[in-house]
Amino acid sequence: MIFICVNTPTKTHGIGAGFMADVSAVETATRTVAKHAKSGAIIVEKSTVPCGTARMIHDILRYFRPEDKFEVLSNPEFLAEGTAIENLMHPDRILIGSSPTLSGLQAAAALKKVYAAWVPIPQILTINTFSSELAKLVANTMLAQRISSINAVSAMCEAIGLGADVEDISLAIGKDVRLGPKFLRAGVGFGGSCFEKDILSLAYLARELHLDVVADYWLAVLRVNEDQRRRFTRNVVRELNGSLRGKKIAILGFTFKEGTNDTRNSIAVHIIKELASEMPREIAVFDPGCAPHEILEEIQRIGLNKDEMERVRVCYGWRECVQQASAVCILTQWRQFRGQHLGATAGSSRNMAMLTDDGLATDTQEACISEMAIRDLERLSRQQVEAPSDDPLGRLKPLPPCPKDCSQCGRGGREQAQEMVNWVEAADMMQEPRWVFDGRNIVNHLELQRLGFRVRGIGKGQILENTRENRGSSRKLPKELET
Ligand SMILES: NC(=O)c1ccc[n+]([C@@H]2O[C@H](COP(=O)([O-])OP(=O)(O)OC[C@H]3O[C@@H](n4cnc5c(N)ncnc54)[C@H](O)[C@@H]3O)[C@@H](O)[C@H]2O)c1
Ligand SMILES: O=c1ccn([C@@H]2O[C@H](COP(=O)(O)OP(=O)(O)O[C@H]3O[C@H](CO)[C@@H](O)[C@H](O)[C@H]3O)[C@@H](O)[C@H]2O)c(=O)[nH]1
Repeated sequence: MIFICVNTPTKTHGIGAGFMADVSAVETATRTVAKHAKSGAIIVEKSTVPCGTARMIHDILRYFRPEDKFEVLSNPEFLAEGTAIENLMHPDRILIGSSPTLSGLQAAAALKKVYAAWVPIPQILTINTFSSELAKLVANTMLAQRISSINAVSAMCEAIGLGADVEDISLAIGKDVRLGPKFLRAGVGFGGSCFEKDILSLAYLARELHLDVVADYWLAVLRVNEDQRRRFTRNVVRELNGSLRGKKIAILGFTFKEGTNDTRNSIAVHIIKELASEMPREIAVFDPGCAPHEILEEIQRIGLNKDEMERVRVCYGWRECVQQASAVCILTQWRQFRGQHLGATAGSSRNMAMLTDDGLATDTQEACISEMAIRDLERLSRQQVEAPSDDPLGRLKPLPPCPKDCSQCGRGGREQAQEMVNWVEAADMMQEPRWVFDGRNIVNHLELQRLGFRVRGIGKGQILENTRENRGSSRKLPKELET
C-alpha cells in the first residue's frame, strides 16, 4: 500500500487561479509511484483533493504501467493540527472510497483491515471514491461554516449591545443535540492551511457545474471570515481614536491555532498587515509556540513595504511584547495568555458573575457546577487508567529535550516563551489607555477591567456599551470608521 499525502494548495496562476486545488504534487508523486511500485500495489490517496483525482492517479498509472494492475483508494485525512496523534488513535470515523468493482472492494477491505487494528469496525465507512473525495471538502466547509455562522452572530451581538453575548448564545444553541457544542467558538476567524483552500476548491467545483448559487453560498463562509478580521482591526483603530500613529500595538499569538507552530494562513498575518498600514510606532509580535525567526520570515512574506516592515518587532517573551504598548491584541487561544492571576474560564459575563472582590465563588449554582466538575474529573481519571493506551506497542518515541542553546527557542529559551502572562505586571508595563482586544475570548474580562484595562472581546455587546459609558464620550468618529 502506498499512501500519497502531498500538499494540494490553491492554484496561484493559470486557469482556476485563486480557487482550484493544485494537484501537481499528486501527479508528480504518482509518477514516482509508477516508476517503483510493485504490480498490484494499492495506492491510497490521502491528500485532500478535488473529485476525480483518484481517477487521474489511475489514468497516470495505466499510462506508465499498462501491463500492471493498481487499485486507487480515497482515504481522506481528518486530523486537526495540534491533536494529530489523538485524532489518529481515536478517529471519529475512517473513510475509505473505492471503485465498486470486485478488485476495488477487495482493496478497500485490505485498507479497512489495517485500520481495524485499532479503530472499531462501525467507525470505518466504505463508500465510492467520488463521494469520499467530496465528503472531505464538505466536512471542512461545514466546520468552517459553523465558525462563520457564530462569528456572524458575534457581529450582531456587538451591534445590538445591551449585554448580548455570543458565548451565551453558543452555549444555549450548542445544548441542542441537533447542533452540538463544537466549533461554535466565536473569534477573529479561522485560519490555517486547510479550511480556506478546501472551501475555494468546493466552490470552484460548484461553479464548474454551473451551480453559481451554490458556489456563492459556500464562498459567503469566507466573506464572513474576512469581514470578521477586518472588523477586529477596525475596532482596534477606532478605539485608539482612529489613528495608530505614535502607538505601540502588541500582538499575542501568531500561529493559526494553539498547540501548533504552524503559521500558514494565520489570521495574525492578515491583521498585522492591516495594522501596519496605519503606521503605528511599533507592532510587537510574540507567540509561545513559534520560533521568532519563523514569525519574522512569515511576516516578510506578507508584502509590507520597507517603512511598515521596520515597525515590526518579533519578541521572545510576553514582557518584551507588551512593554509600553497602548493595546494588546490576543489572536491565538494559547492558555499562556489567560494569565497567572485570572480564572481559566473565558471572558463571558456569565462566568464573571460569580466572582466577588476577593475572587471567591458566591453563586450556589456555580459552586454546584464546580462540585460536579470535580466528580467528572475523578470519573475521567478513573477511566483513563482503564482506557487502552495510545501507544500499546510502545512505538511512539518521546521528543528529545530541547538543547539549551536551541535556535527554535530564541534568546530567552523555552521557559521564557512558555511563561504565563502576568496581567497585573502587564498593567504596569503598558501605556494608557491599556486596551486589550481579546480576539479569542480567553481572558477574564471583568478581572482585567478591575486591573485598569479597557477590554473588548468578540461578540460582547455589553462590554462595548460599558466602555463607552466609562469614557462618557460622545466623540464623533470619522465616517469611514463608523461603517
Ligand atoms: N495539515 C493538516 O492538518 C491536514 C489534515 C488533513 C488533510 N490534510 C491534507 O493533506 C495534504 C498534505 O498537507 P500538509 O499540511 O501535510 O502539507 P505539507 O505541505 O506540510 O506537506 C506536504 C509534503 O509533501 C512533500 N511532497 C510534495 N511533493 C512531493 C512528491 N512529488 N514526492 C514526495 N513528497 C512530496 C513536501 O515536500 C512536503 O513535505 C493536503 O492535501 C492537505 O489538504 C492536511
Ligand atoms: O470553534 C472554533 C473552532 C476553530 N476555530 C478556528 O478555526 C481554525 C481551524 O481550527 P481546526 O479545525 O481545529 O484546525 P485544523 O488543523 O485546520 O483542522 C481542520 O482542517 C484539517 C485539514 O483538512 C481537517 O483534517 C480537520 O478535521 C479540520 O478541523 C483555527 O484558526 C481555529 O482557531 C474557531 O475560530 N472557532
